[in-house]
Amino acid sequence: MPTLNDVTSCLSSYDPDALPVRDAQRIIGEFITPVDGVEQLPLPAALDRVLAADIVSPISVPAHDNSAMDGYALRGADLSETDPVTLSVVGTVFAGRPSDVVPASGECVRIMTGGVMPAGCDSVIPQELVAAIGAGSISIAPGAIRAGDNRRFAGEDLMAGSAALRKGKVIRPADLGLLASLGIATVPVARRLRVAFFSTGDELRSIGQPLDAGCVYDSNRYTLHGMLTRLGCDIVDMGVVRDDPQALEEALRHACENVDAIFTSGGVSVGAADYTREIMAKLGDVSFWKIGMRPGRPLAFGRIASNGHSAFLFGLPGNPVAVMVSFYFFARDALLRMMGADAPLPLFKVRSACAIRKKPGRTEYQRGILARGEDGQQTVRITGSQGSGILRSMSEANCMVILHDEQGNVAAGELVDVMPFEGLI
Ligand SMILES: Nc1nc2c(c(=O)[nH]1)N[C@H]1C(S)=C(S)[C@@H](COP(=O)(O)OP(=O)(O)OC[C@H]3O[C@@H](n4cnc5c(N)ncnc54)[C@H](O)[C@@H]3O)O[C@H]1N2
Ligand code: MOO
Repeated sequence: MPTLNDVTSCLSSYDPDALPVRDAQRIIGEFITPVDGVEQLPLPAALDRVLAADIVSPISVPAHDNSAMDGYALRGADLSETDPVTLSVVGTVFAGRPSDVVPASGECVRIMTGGVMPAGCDSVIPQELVAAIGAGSISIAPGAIRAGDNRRFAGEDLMAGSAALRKGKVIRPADLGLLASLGIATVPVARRLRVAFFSTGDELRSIGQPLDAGCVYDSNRYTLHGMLTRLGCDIVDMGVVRDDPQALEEALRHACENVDAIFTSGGVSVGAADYTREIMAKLGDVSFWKIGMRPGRPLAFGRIASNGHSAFLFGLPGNPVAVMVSFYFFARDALLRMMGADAPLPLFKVRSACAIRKKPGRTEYQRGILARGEDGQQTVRITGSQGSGILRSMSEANCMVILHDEQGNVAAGELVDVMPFEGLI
């Protein structure tokens, strides 16, 4: 396992107090190692899990050439571009019930969608394109279809022996269907990550407690609960830990001995009452960064150890929007990498409906609403105040607007990079 120093010494310039986002992402990516552990799961239970081995197709799908339409299977050589054609109907093929009938030239077979193509036939005319259906024959107008139309080839979806799914893929509904189409009942997936999280700060109150003067309810544990659950982690919510060296050390040691990764929120900036940094540094190889971004400037990252166990540590900033932004742009990929997955999110270029103020020299993650304008084009607008304590800006948003390091003010109508929060299910 590399140390943080091994990783950061590879960067041409490394300044923990002014670290560009891409460097922080690179350091985290190189420091994180995948966890061991694979479980074999029945197909339905494998949804959203990370495939732990390549899947090679044991059969061809479809197994036989078959019809894409309900209609009549025929020999393409019988078709004419200039004259009507009449064919005798010599049999019927239903899906799942292949027929031994071999139509001769001038003959055809009634066939249902998915029916195995009779020997010698290479084309299907859909029943609605047949010019006339007589007793025991059909007539086809010139040029109604071309030879080869509406025939699905054996193996056109997957060939036996070909790679069906690659290790590291997050299994989506389409993959479940694909595996089922191969007759595969169980698949190997990476074991779930165990992740603990707690909040720090003496001003925090948990839901159900009275809100004393100057205090706030702890919301970060709930956003973390949501984000970690959606990533498929087994989570351990350790509540609020007092800003007290002994309580923090006990919490971190306990977490370290039981989980793969630990998330804390708060206490990573420079406040006088914060012991978090001191205890994190005492327990392991942890760096404290000021990242050139907003929100989410302070971040503690590394690995801590206790009694022979170690866990990756993400000390996220306390501000509620900063917690989420740091999670999305650093922790998400790191956790997926621990599971052996590589699932980068797509960025889209969209026109900004409004002007946006932005200082060059840092990355800004603004919260946006993507919508279709009256002209039918997608545009994005920013959700009101972008303060890093304003969680409403996140809740109202349906995307992140990513304004890169070098970018300055954005004019209305200019293209900006956007990352939607949700995709198709
Ligand atoms: N002199 C400086 N002050 C600050 C700096 C700095 O560089 N120099 N950085 C600012 C930035 S940026 C951030 S972000 C915050 C992060 O500080 P901490 O990680 O130490 O977080 P706290 O001070 O504990 O809390 C900040 C803020 O967030 C509220 N909070 C904390 N935890 C929760 C929670 N679980 N649920 C809801 N709200 C929470 C807390 O009450 C504070 O208002 O530091 C800036 N200051
Ligand atoms: O970066 Mo802090 O996260 O601006 O609030």
